[in-house]
Amino acid sequence: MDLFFKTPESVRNAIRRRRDNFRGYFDDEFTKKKIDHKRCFDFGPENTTTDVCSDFDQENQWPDQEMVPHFKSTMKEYYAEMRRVSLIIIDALVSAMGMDTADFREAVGVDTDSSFLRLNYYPLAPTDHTIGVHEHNDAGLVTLLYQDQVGGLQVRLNDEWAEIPPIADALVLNIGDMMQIFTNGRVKAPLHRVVASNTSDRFSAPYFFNPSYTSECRPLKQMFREGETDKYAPINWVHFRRRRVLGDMIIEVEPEVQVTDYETA
Ligand SMILES: O=C(O)CCC(=O)C(=O)O
Ligand SMILES: [Fe+2]
Repeated sequence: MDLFFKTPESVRNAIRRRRDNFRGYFDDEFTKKKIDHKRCFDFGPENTTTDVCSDFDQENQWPDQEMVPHFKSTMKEYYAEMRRVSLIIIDALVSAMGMDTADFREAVGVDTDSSFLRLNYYPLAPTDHTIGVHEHNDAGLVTLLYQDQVGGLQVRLNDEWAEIPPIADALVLNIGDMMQIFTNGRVKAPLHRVVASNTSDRFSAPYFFNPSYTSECRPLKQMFREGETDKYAPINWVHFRRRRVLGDMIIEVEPEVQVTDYETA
């Protein structure tokens, strides 16, 4: 990871993400219209077929292998492991809420999931209040996050920012917007951000486990408590994700799409 983000800029520029392919390298993200102090690399499964894919998740763009030896194979191995662990966690969460795990897997379309892995690099910050990633919710189902030992991840709790301190060899589990929709709000996607350090650069790697682009995200009846009704209108996931990413791109002026746009009451 370290090696990739420190390659000459030309190596990274050769694989920049574009409006018609969100996968690749970027360093110009605006979360909530505020520039983030970070560099990123996104990739997903290799075998993207057009019937389950989108017009923006295209071929992975890998860096020049000679500049970053073993990068691609290591990343692909890590991706497969994160996907395996995410499925175990999702099954456990879903059955704890009293829903049949096979039904949930079918509703979210796990066989054609649109998950992806992101590498984040936060260069040394110029001040002690430089924001690495501005406040946001993760959009998908669950996120499994690796963070190094530097710290800076914060979650909004009781109107304050609370630290999520790094724990060696542990991953952070986060709930995303679509999980909130499918469970009719029984689990909530928390607002979080990263304060970049001015004493050390920092790495993190979130794996975003996302629904299939073919599935519609709506509250599932099996998740309802007695007498409960739908708290959210159905969301077309491919539409939601396109709007979220374009909303965060430097060139776009549209506001960033939020789950609250879909609340029914
Ligand atoms: O770097 C981190 O710890 C979290 C990054 C994050 O929230 C994200 O990439 O969505
Ligand atoms: Fe996040």
